[in-house]
Amino acid sequence: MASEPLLELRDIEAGYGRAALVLRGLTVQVPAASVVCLVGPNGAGKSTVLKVASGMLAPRSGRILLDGTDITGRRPQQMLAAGLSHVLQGHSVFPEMSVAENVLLGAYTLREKSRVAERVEFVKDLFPVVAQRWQSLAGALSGGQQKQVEFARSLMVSPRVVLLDEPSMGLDPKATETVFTQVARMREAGTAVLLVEQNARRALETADLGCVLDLGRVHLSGPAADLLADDRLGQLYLGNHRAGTS
Ligand SMILES: Nc1ncnc2c1ncn2[C@@H]1O[C@H](COP(=O)(O)OP(=O)(O)OP(=O)(O)O)[C@@H](O)[C@H]1O
Repeated sequence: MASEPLLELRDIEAGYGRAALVLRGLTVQVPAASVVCLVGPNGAGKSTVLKVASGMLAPRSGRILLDGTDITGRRPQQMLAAGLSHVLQGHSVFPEMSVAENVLLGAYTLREKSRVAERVEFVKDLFPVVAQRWQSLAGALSGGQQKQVEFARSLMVSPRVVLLDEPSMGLDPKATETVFTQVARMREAGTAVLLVEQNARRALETADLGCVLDLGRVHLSGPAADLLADDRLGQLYLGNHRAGTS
């Protein structure tokens, strides 16, 4: 890659407690305003990459660089302040609170009211359903709509990179389509996205770049379109079957 990536995880080794390493010398780069997708088998370490990037899990070695600044070892709150916002796997809206309250939870670190108002307008514009259902109880929204509330909440702090863990999990095909459209809109709005997805084909269709993880390392990486056309990847993860093979 010619220019400096916005986010780089370089030679990361990480694991949980005393258990064996999960990430074993992994390097991932996220250019500005791009979508980078991590795909790979269950247990390859995809979610762990996002946890390292957001400070939930400290790497045992390696460096995390954001816009050239070494932010390795910072805690989640500091990572958020630096510009890394993590949307966790599963649902994290509070169903008994309104959409507005859920979104505004993402703004608790913002001091200026005018800035909060500006960001509210921004996310309402980006996610029309958030604007339409602003006063509704979040629990009354569909799963796909709730995911958009989570996206809106994550964007309140104007992150440089949003870390999305399996945003289409549990959604029907129509809601899944909306989620991927919204991921593309985040990029158009200038936010880089590091995306983990089981729905590898659809995710790579949205992404600019892809990384295939296996056993805690990047096994294959490149333009998402090239990975989609790569037969090895196709047969392993994308459900491609050539005539004569099964
Ligand atoms: N909190 C944890 N404590 C201990 N081990 C964990 C923890 N979270 C994940 N692991 C282990 O780390 C390995 C990688 O998990 P991770 O969730 O990063 O994989 P993944 O590629 O995202 O897989 P999946 O698609 O199944 O979510 C797995 O062996 C998993 O059991």
